[in-house]
Amino acid sequence: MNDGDRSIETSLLRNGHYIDGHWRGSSETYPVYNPATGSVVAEVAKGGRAEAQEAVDAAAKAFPAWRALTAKERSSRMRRWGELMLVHREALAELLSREQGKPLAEARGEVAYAASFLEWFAEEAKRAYGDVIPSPSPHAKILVVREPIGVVAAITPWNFPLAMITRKAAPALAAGCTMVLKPSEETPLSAFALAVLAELAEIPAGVFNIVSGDAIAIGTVLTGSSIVRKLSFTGSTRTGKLLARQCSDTLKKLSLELGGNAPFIVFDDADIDAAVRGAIASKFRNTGQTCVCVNRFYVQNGIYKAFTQALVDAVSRLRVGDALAGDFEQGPLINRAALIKVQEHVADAVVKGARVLMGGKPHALGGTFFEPTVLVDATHGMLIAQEETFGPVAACFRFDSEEEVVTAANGTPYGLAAYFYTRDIARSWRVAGALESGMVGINEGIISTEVAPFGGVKESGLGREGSKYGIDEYMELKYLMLGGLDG
Ligand SMILES: NC(=O)C1=CN([C@@H]2O[C@H](COP(=O)(O)OP(=O)(O)OC[C@H]3O[C@@H](n4cnc5c(N)ncnc54)[C@H](O)[C@@H]3O)[C@@H](O)[C@H]2O)C=CC1
Ligand SMILES: O=C(O)[C@H](O)CS(=O)(=O)O
Repeated sequence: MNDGDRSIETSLLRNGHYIDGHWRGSSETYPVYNPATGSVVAEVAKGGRAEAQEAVDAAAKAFPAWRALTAKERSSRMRRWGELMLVHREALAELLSREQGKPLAEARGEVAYAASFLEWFAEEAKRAYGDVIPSPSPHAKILVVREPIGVVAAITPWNFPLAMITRKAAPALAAGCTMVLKPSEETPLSAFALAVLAELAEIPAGVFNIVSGDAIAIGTVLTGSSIVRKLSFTGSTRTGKLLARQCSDTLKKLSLELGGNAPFIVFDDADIDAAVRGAIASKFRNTGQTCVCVNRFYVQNGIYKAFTQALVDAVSRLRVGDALAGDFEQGPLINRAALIKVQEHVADAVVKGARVLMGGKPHALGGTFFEPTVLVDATHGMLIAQEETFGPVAACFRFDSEEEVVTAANGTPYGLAAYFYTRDIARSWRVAGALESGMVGINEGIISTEVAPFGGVKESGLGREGSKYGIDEYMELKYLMLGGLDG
């Protein structure tokens, strides 16, 4: 472990694959960087096809015994896993910030959020009920049972290195499935730490496996194997479409949590202070690197000046820095490509008529830090109106009528999250119903919780994660007709 090891508990540190309950290396390694400092946090085993196949075989071998456990037994081990995450919250948060860059307060929040999925689905495991259907025949009974789909592949992004994993592993294991996970190569260390805690929670060998390294090679095995019956993916829409195509030959069940381009609508009658609080929470969380971050602020003309000025005042109070060097609200972008994309969106907007009220360029800290930015006079021909920025840039558009803004808000291929602020109850129902989005925040800027169905429509994905609906993604219905009975 490089990068000036501090208080991270070495017991959580691994840098290789976790397959069939064993840690193992590969002939090559790849570096994991601290995005705030550019230093190498660790060298990690670079796995490929062979390791992926071994992991699939291990998951298949472990499946019968895991599904045969009672739901109560699976539940108690999953609950213990979540409890252990909270016991090690500080060490997990520090490791997460070190490899992903988010402020420590947010990293601590993510540990709790990730653990909440294990707590939630430990309970859902015991409620995977079936049905008894009134039979049309006096000689037969009709039953419906829910069964685990089998071996599940999960591929997850770097922006929530723990929560995006448990949001898949928890319902999968609760259902009785086993899993092969490929975490992002930007942030594998948090995933490995999760496996250390799974072992302590007595999750049996082969139930939860991790391989990282050559994403394309590993993905080819996971999407091509007929043993893998389900792929759960969180990441960009581009990658999601590619993986879905790769799964088509074996007709896998798919859960896809993809990109977004969230609109945030502020009507004239909104509580401006509340709207600004919601704007900061939603836009600048994880330095703008979440799929549910606002990408477009639509502000009704009557309050445009008041809202944008209040937004600038609030953004100016955001402190930027290295999560492990102080108390900051904004960290670095994950890598140089992310910084270049944010710069491209700002430059394109300015060329097409936007004005920069604050920020607008790489931060004086250097590296991949970018100034928290507010743009006004944004218009729909700009890249920022159609593409996901994934950075700390608030682009403000004007609008006149409700009809105009709903049309604009729906005018992208995405439909993950949308937000609006109004005091008008009738308008709340009208606009919530008209928005093409899987999730809508009404006078709220943070809407993610394990108890509600997270997911999008259009090109933001398929399926839902969390809530009472989430376990269905990992189960199949089986219908039984029990005949030969006395009428
Ligand atoms: N809807 C949601 O819940 C979320 C969506 N996202 C989206 O993900 C993007 C940012 O995350 P990234 O990690 O950059 O996305 P990405 O799509 O580049 O990578 C996501 C995962 O897919 C893997 N991957 C990429 N290409 C692959 C291939 N050809 N075969 C197999 N695996 C492959 C990566 O290694 C990583 O583990 C943004 O677009 C964001 O909106 C991120 C988090 C949550
Ligand atoms: O990766 C993401 O963007 C997450 O899905 C957002 S959230 O669930 O943490 O809000």
